Amino acid sequence: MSEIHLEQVTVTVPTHDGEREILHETTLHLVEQRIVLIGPNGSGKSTLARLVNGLVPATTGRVLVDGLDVAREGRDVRRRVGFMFTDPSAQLVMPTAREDVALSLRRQVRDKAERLASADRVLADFGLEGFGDRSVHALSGGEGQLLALAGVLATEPSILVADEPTTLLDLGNSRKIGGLLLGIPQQLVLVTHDLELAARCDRALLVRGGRVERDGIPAEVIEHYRRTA
Ligand SMILES: Nc1ncnc2c1ncn2[C@@H]1O[C@H](COP(=O)(O)OP(=O)(O)OP(=O)(O)O)[C@@H](O)[C@H]1O
Repeated sequence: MSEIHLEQVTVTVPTHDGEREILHETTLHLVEQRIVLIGPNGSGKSTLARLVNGLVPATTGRVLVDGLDVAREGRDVRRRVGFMFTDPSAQLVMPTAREDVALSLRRQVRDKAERLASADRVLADFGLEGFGDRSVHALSGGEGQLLALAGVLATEPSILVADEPTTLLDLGNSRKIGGLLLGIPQQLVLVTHDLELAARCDRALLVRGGRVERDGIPAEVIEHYRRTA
């Protein structure tokens, strides 16, 4: 399993009259397979999740992924850390589904024809058989998120960070994507408001006001969140 270390990390952003702290000094050692971040809107969950691949830089302190410093070895870290957004259109960049997955496979499969054939196999594995020629813009929310997941896992990351990946989905698709995410062999850092999904993770962090207020067994952390929301 991968290891994520946050060492005395703070994040501040500039404001018109100075700066605002959006993550208070935080130290964490994350080694569990499925880690979930829960908490109110605007509490700092996305900020914390995005530190892991450097999408948000630490203002002070450092973030290490498998011993690699995110600030200094960002390229290597980004190869290890896949990222899944709430809205799949944020990460589907090629015209068709097949080409999009093929792009993710470019490091593993050098030959183009072979890569496109592999992409079709990946699509089939994710229940998107026959979707190869479909425009990435003509997919439903659920199909788009399946494609986004297929694409990010095709890059063979050792950690997947997923920021509210089920928020835009209906109940059926939300369960489907949630189930797939919980079943991946990689380490998962999941941000979600879905407390049923959160309950199935191995460790939960409740983030409130830019601080990790509770950290532990999901059932207990969720219970505290429900009582204090
Ligand atoms: N680049 C930025 N500049 C200014 N403020 C920011 C920036 N990024 C985040 N913030 C602020 O930091 C706070 C935490 O944001 P963050 O997106 O981490 O919250 P969140 O817990 O993920 O919220 P939500 O559940 O609504 O997605 C919010 O008040 C947000 O407006």
